[in-house]
Amino acid sequence: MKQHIDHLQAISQKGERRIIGLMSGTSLDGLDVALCRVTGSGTQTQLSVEHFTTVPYDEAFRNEVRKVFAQQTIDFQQLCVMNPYIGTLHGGMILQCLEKWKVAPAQVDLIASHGQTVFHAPRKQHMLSGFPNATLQIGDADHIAVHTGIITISDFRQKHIAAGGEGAPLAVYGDFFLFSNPKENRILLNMGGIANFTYLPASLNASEVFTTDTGPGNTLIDAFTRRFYHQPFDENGHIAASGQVHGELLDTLKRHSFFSQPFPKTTGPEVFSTTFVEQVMEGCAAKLQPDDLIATLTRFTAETIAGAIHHALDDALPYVMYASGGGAHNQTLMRAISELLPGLPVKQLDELGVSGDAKEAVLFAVLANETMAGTHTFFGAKDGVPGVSLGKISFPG
Ligand SMILES: Nc1ncnc2c1ncn2[C@@H]1O[C@H](COP(=O)(O)OP(=O)(O)OP(=O)(O)O)[C@@H](O)[C@H]1O
Ligand SMILES: CC(=O)N[C@H]1[C@@H]2OC[C@@H](O2)[C@@H](O)[C@@H]1O[C@H](C)C(=O)O
Repeated sequence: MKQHIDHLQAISQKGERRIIGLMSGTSLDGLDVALCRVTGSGTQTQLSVEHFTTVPYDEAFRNEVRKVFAQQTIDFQQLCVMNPYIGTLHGGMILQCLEKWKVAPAQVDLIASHGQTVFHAPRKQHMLSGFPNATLQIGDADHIAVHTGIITISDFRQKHIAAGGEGAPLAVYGDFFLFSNPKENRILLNMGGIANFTYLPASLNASEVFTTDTGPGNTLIDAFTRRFYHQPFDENGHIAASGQVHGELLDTLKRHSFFSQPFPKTTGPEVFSTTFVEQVMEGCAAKLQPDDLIATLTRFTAETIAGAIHHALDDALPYVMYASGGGAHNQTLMRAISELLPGLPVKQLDELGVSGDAKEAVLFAVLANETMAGTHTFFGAKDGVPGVSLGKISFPG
């Protein structure tokens, strides 16, 4: 153990660290792998992405995850075996990437692993008296470390909860360190399975930074595109563009209690599920065609994103929005968000030098860098952004 502690200390004292950030999100599309070079820490962080790829999951693996994903009742043995299985799978995927990129594992200082969220249960959602905010990510990092030989930092969400948060959104830390700019107030909108945004004030005052989930990103669009079109997602929003928005269904979807909860708040596919949509549809008079349903779900996603931004931020200030995550490729969704927030310039995050597809993986590399080198950044006493270092350390041997 001592040799590992010494190695860790040497990494913490390096001027530049090479860190692999990993994200496996709620869309279950694949493992995002970003090899980053990082110098400095906190607001002095400088980061460049050397390589990025998404290693796709096959359908058999997705189905294994779905058995324990976002459900109230599961087979506990399945959960137990998936924990080391995903860790080992991710370790193998990293080694494949490194081989392709011609980088030896010994040339990488750290892996930063998010794991796979299987259940997210903030207090406002589970409503169990006396129980805390809770979230569970699996894909144990000891397996990644042993498999790759690289020190791995993981399980970032538990400390966030221990320090008073809901375990998400964590993107806010990396957003603030990498993308704050004194020339403009920025909104960084990420649309994965679930959507969230970070507000970055031009004042650069950490205590004004704000973040929240807004509700569904692609999760409902994906689920019904899979069901009716046997495709993983509505490519570029073409199906939504061909359908008509159903006003009654849209209004009823928007009445979900999540939208009247105070900010900041977090959610997941446990709440925004096919069951939720089916129950709402049962109450609707007309039967919808599949393209009308996809159009309505896309509009629902856009309206709840725009509504959250409108309610949480001061309309009198000027902002520029930078969009990321897979939903930024959905033109129908992006068009609707722009229409709903007139006067707000909407750009792609890529304009700030980091690919919008790589952003979340990069953010975990930033979090691991903070664990190693960070000094304390205080985000004020408000909810949602505790000023703590996150993550647990797994050694390879
Ligand atoms: N060309 C495209 N057109 C429309 N949608 C797309 C396109 N490419 C990707 N997407 C959407 O983006 C999703 C993947 O997004 P992303 O990888 O950001 O999500 P995630 O990281 O799994 O989710 P989360 O951030 O909620 O954990 C796909 O499931 C799909 O819905
Ligand atoms: C519990 C969990 O995995 N939440 C994810 C999910 O996907 C998007 C949104 O909901 C966000 O809150 C979070 O991920 C990103 C990386 C975050 O924490 O910022």
